[in-house]
Amino acid sequence: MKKHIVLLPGDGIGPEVTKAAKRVLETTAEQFGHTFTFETQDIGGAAIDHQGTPLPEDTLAACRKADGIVLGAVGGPKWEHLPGHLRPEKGLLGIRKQLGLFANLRPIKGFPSLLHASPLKREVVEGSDLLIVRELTGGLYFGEPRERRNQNTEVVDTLTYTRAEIERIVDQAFQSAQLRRRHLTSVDKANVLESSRMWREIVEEKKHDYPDVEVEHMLVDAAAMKLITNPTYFDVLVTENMFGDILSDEASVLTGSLGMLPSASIREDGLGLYEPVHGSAPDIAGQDKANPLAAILSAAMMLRYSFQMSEEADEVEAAVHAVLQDKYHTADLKVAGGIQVSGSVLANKVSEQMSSHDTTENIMRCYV
Ligand SMILES: NC(=O)C1=CN([C@@H]2O[C@H](COP(=O)(O)OP(=O)(O)OC[C@H]3O[C@@H](n4cnc5c(N)ncnc54)[C@H](O)[C@@H]3O)[C@@H](O)[C@H]2O)C=CC1
Ligand SMILES: CC(C)CC(=O)C(=O)O
Repeated sequence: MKKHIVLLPGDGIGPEVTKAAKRVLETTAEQFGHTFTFETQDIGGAAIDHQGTPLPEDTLAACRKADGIVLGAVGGPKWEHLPGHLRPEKGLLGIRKQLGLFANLRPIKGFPSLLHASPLKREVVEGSDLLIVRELTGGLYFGEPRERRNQNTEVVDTLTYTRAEIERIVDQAFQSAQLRRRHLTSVDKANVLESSRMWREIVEEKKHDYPDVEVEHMLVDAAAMKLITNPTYFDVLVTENMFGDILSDEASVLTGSLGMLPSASIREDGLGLYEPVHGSAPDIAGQDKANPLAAILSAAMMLRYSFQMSEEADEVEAAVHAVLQDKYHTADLKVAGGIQVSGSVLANKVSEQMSSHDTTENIMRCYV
């Protein structure tokens, strides 16, 4: 099969982890007889530096024509002084919005060899396997007005959702739950926010279309607590944009590192932007320390969802599993008796593992 992939490396560790994902995709193509072509485009701070805008028209045009998109990360101290509309983060928010990528799927499932890498007790973490379905193109990150008022003595951000925006993400979450353990937790702040009350009403309406899914509502503060005290309680969580952003970074603790969490930002027709959950990590950028596995696992999600290549995705995930079993890891993961390597060496290990055809069980599959 022929597939054209746009790479958006972005800033900080973004280029390092995107290179790792590309390497693994090249190995996949070789191994399975596919032709993957790659095109690199600017986004974020790199795009500001090169083209004066965080989201150039050429980048958008290339993404619209692509079969799949892999993004690294955006942002960093170099651009922090810029006004909000010119920040690198606007590039990522803009591409999600412009491409209509309303559903961000964030699977959180620890690899068995990393059970001790979490600061949480093994008996708490063991068996956790959840999927956060985060609404991605509405809510506080996009609402208008957003401004300083009255001589800088007042500030406003706006949380807006349309009924249709809530309905489509709730449908996505019910459908994801149907493919998993059929338990859906809708997370909101309905004791305070009007938007959450509408969210709850819509979940209540929609549940009649999915009678096989058990659904409940949970306030976000309680969900934050339960995620680290009883994570195995959860199957699928659905929530609005900012709550999902925060809860998923918290949930990364279950896997041992933020550098382990992949994600897919998708829309109905199958186009997807595949992005690690982490940011540009300026504290370790340029040192070859970044854990590339979140980006590699995001590429595996692209194979599975956008390209319908589940065997290929299984192969990548199994190779990651095998490399971790062999105790290779980057510095972010605390593995007793482990072999600490650089990010590029870890990516090479995954690639070599795939080429060796010595695959083990697939344990990271995310049903979308
Ligand atoms: N999707 C994106 O592009 C995102 C971008 N950002 C941006 O990233 C910049 C830095 O934000 P932070 O709050 O520091 O969040 P961050 O996610 O970049 O880093 C948080 C911590 O996790 C570590 N970390 C992250 N990814 C890692 C990896 N792959 N391997 C090893 N360690 C890793 C970092 O070293 C840091 O200590 C900001 O400009 C922020 O706006 C933040 C989150 C998401
Ligand atoms: C625009 C991004 C930096 C927001 C974010 O943190 C994320 O979506 O992961």
